[in-house]
Amino acid sequence: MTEFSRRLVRRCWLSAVQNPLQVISFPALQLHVSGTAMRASQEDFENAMNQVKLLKKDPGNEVKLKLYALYKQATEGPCSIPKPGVFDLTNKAKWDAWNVLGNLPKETARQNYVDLVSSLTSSSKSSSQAKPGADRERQGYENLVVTSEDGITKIMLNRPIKKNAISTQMYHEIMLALKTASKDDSTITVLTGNGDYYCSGNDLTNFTDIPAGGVEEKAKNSALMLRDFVGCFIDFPKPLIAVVNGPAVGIGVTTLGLFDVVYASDKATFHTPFGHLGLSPEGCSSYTFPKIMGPAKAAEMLIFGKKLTAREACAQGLVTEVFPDSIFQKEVWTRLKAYSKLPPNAMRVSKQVIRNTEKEKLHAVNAEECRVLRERWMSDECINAAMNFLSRRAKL
Ligand SMILES: CCCCCCCCCCC/C=C/C(=O)SCCNC(=O)CCNC(=O)[C@H](O)C(C)(C)COP(=O)(O)OP(=O)(O)OC[C@H]1O[C@@H](n2cnc3c(N)ncnc32)[C@H](O)[C@@H]1OP(=O)(O)O
Repeated sequence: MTEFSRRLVRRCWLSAVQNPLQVISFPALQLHVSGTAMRASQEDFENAMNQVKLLKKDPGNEVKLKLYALYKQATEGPCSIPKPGVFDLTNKAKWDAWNVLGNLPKETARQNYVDLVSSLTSSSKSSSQAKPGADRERQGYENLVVTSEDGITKIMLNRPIKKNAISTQMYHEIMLALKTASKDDSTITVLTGNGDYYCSGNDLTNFTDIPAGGVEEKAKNSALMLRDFVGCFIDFPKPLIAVVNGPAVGIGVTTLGLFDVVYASDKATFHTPFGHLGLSPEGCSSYTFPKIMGPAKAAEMLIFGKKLTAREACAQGLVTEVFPDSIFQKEVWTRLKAYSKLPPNAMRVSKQVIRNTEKEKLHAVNAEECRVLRERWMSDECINAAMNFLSRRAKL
């Protein structure tokens, strides 16, 4: 076990003691894919796992333990790991839930898992269907507000008290929203933030939600998730516009190189503090930023973490146009409504002509960035920076 793993385990143990069941989070339930699940209904099983991540309501610890246990039984068989100590409350609860399944066959466990998820999703669907205005405002997202109007699908990050930091669940919600928008009848798609921030980047508490398989498994799964996430931006087929209403950090900045147009309030700033966090660039920025602003300016941002004002970002080509904050929303939406009335096929084809020659390269860059990051996440530099942020917060 590396020093990094030891520190994370210690941290998880501490939070388990302080808050016994809170650490059994949705994503943690999903992060143990061992590749041993059955062939027959593997797809159903994987779909069910994805649906769990998108549940609108926390189903409660009892159900989460049941899901966890069925998942482990379905993928690994009967519980054969040592019983955790009496003070390790969370892991003991998980162990008990798994162990009680005895010799239940893997196939039955998998079926029970799918049935349980299905009962959870059907009850959440019936409550969302009852909501008025569900046709205009797409329900089913915990941390996004997705609306379609005037030919524009607007995906709004909606976690303002956390400055729209992107949690694991949110990565999945954004991917789903983009995939849905790519097929709906809107002509353009907009990403924006609710509140004073556009996005404060990756939610740093992602570093504390370590599954039983350990930090290596978390890093592996996070790299796969990040690759899919960025892939959705690379492959998005319609004009994609960022309405940057306030400061942007980390992945909120790097993905901007994959948008077609970026409008910014003059209150926005653009910060990629990867050096400070022991990280390396993602979102294809290692390729798009040097191309957009030249290698030296890109290095100042991506290696040294230089924060740009909106006007600087515009001068360097990352931002299309800056508006005074007082008129930002009005001006931008008036313009977007006019654009949305242009012939949709022409817009789509033009985007493809502009972007398609680069797609293969972008996917290769994305894969390499994720490979490097997977190593970075397990480095002392990175874990120390994340823990510093989280412990500063805890003292407040
Ligand atoms: C083991 C491997 C796991 C890896 C998992 C990785 C998954 C994919 C990774 C993709 C790669 C992405 C990389 C990045 O995005 S790097 C950038 C990360 N972001 C940051 O470093 C920003 C951190 N936040 C801040 O510096 C400040 O909060 C900020 C400047 C944004 C705002 O400061 P301000 O003083 O105005 O406000 P507060 O700090 O009081 O914030 C209000 C509350 O919001 C919480 N917050 C803000 N940002 C984040 C964040 N990024 N993650 C988690 N929480 C965040 C903040 O803690 C406050 O919460 P509380 O009121 O509860 O304390």
